[in-house]
Amino acid sequence: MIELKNITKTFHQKNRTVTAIADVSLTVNRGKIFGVIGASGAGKSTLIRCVNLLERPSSGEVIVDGENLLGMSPAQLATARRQIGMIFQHFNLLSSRTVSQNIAFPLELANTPKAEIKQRVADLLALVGLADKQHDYPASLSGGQKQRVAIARTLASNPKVLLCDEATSALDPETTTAILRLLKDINQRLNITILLITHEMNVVKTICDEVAIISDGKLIEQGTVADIFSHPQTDLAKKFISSSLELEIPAAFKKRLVADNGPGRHPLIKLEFNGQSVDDAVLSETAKVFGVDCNIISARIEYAGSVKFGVMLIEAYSTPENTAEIIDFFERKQIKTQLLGYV
Ligand SMILES: Nc1ncnc2c1ncn2[C@@H]1O[C@H](COP(=O)(O)OP(=O)(O)OP(=O)(O)O)[C@@H](O)[C@H]1O
Repeated sequence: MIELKNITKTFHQKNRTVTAIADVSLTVNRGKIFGVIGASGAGKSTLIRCVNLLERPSSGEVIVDGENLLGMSPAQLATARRQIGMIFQHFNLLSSRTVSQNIAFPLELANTPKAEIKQRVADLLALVGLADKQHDYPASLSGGQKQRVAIARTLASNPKVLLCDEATSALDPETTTAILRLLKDINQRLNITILLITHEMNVVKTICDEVAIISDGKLIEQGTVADIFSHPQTDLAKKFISSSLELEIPAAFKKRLVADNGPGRHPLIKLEFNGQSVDDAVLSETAKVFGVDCNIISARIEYAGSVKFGVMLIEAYSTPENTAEIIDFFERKQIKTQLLGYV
């Protein structure tokens, strides 16, 4: 549905040239949700804006639903863009228009008959769960409600593709989950292909089928979400996966945690599992092989597609000698292991 071929985008400022995107190629298959993740300044916004030519690439090809956008006349491009919806971090609603009027706006621009607009707006309000807010103005809505209006407005033109530019970055975690659920629902019910950019692995993990990692304008790794979570290749991919696996040390343990071992103390160890290591019964093996029992302090196991991954804090009842042995054992099992201290 979307094919970017060797896209490069350079910006020219007074006496310097910034290469925001360098020779990026990617394919988003029909009906899929594809995420591009990267740190601030990596080139995410520039990349997604190249898909509907809000930014014109300096070189390369942009093909959406089989049509080469860069070869189009302005009139052809305007028609093609109606097939490509976009939502933004800050919603971009018209403040002087009510919820219904915002949603109706693209239909009015397309000279849709009034009765049809009315029906379509009612259907879209129901789809995004905002029927009771139809006469309200954006200023009185929460962030999540504003994004629902923006989603309904962009769906009004029946797009085949939805571009999401950090669509949940201004929202709290609970609202983020609700909006992500809505996007997945739209993807599945309406078969709309979604390309999103984000700096949060949580977003990727929650709804994407495939992911590409962007750094300094280049795609450094891409694959299915399951593949990336089970076999991350680059340090950046590993870092993003870790960042979505935060686990707090419980307060009672944090208070007792010290850097040095001593009588009556045990190591507190953090274990990070990925797709390669999560199915091994490592704790019972540790008990059998080393005679070391482990107490699970806190744990979180999640799924990315069919891949199970997670993080666990354990207190190991080990001696100073076999502490090093069990850490080595965990590492050999592909578990990222960190000795946090002693409790
Ligand atoms: N209009 C512009 N003129 C000059 N440089 C630009 C322009 N737009 C982006 N850049 C530069 O291109 C690079 C990529 O920026 P971009 O906004 O695409 O990154 P990003 O990954 O979306 O970052 P963020 O998450 O902070 O928005 C940056 O170095 C930025 O300064």
